[in-house]
Amino acid sequence: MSSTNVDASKPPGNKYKVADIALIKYDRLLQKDPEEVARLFSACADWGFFYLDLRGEGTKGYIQKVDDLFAASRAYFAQPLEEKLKDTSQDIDIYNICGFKPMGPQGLDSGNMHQKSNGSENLRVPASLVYQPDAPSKLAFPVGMTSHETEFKGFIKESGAMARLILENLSDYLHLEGAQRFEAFHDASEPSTSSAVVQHYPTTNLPPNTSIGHFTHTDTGSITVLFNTEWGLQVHSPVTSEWEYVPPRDGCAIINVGDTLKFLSGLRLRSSLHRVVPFVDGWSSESPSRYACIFFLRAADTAKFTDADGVEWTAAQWLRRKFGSYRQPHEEQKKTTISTGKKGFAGLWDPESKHPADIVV
Ligand SMILES: O=C(O)CCC(=O)C(=O)O
Ligand SMILES: [Fe+2]
Repeated sequence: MSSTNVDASKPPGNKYKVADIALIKYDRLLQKDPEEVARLFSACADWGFFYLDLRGEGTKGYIQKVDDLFAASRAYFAQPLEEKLKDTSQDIDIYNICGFKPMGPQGLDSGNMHQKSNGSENLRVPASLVYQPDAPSKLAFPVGMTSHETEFKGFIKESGAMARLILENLSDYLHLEGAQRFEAFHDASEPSTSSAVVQHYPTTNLPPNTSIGHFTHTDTGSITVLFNTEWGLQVHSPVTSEWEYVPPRDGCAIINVGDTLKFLSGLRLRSSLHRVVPFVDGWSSESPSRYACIFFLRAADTAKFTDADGVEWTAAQWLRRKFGSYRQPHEEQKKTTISTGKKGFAGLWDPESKHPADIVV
């Protein structure tokens, strides 16, 4: 099953809380339709999450690329761990900007449950391999993905263009000019940690002390373009303060706003807290795994912004701080707002307590 033939209008049993996020039409954003741009702004301000409807003629090729990438990911992650570890770049200065990251204690990140490690493995390809192909760099395209380099790079290019179109429309809506426009902080020719990631969430054979899913976090960067194959993504609702599902939807990307854009917008846009939980009841029976293909648009490394406490950061500093926090035990993470945006709140998943999102309504 791919992301693009899942229909969220038919949730398993119709009994789970689904986040009431907007559906924004990509074609109308391309045309800068004022009503759609206003809806886009509200979606980013209210939830920081929305579906981007890509079911037009012009995006057929892109959707095909996403499906190809899912197929490539399945093959990639099915390799033995030793093979995948050959793509791990241990020597890279900024955490996790390129290559394979294992799950469990070896991957270093804390998980979505108390005292557990993170349950997803991923492969990250920096956008700089597309935008600055000739720049001297220690980064190289992962060997285990070589036969899918064209699709991967195409995904980076087209997702990057979509994310920038969203920034452009938001800048227009806010009447931002020149260097203040959001796109100005995201010049593709500047070094950044923008990257594409394929992610695998197995439900069996996890390393010891590892929980299925993804830890609770807000995204570091500006715009995330996400496709996934199964239910499991939950957003912490700004309306109800409960966890609500954001299921995959046929022909649509899930878009969310990250911390950098929230800060660049003077807190007008929301960087919503989210996580992935093992909603295995709703996962397709033919696959015991969940997959995600993601593009993270992040500001240029040197772009500056001020956080909610009035402290100035560059985008590169913010990423290091954030990725460092994800590696801390939950008790430590709770002492600051870095990981989740909320002090004292780790948002851990507790399978013993009936979670609001899992209560029949
Ligand atoms: O797998 C998903 O649906 C979401 C993953 C995610 O939030 C992330 O990698 O930042
Ligand atoms: Fe995320």
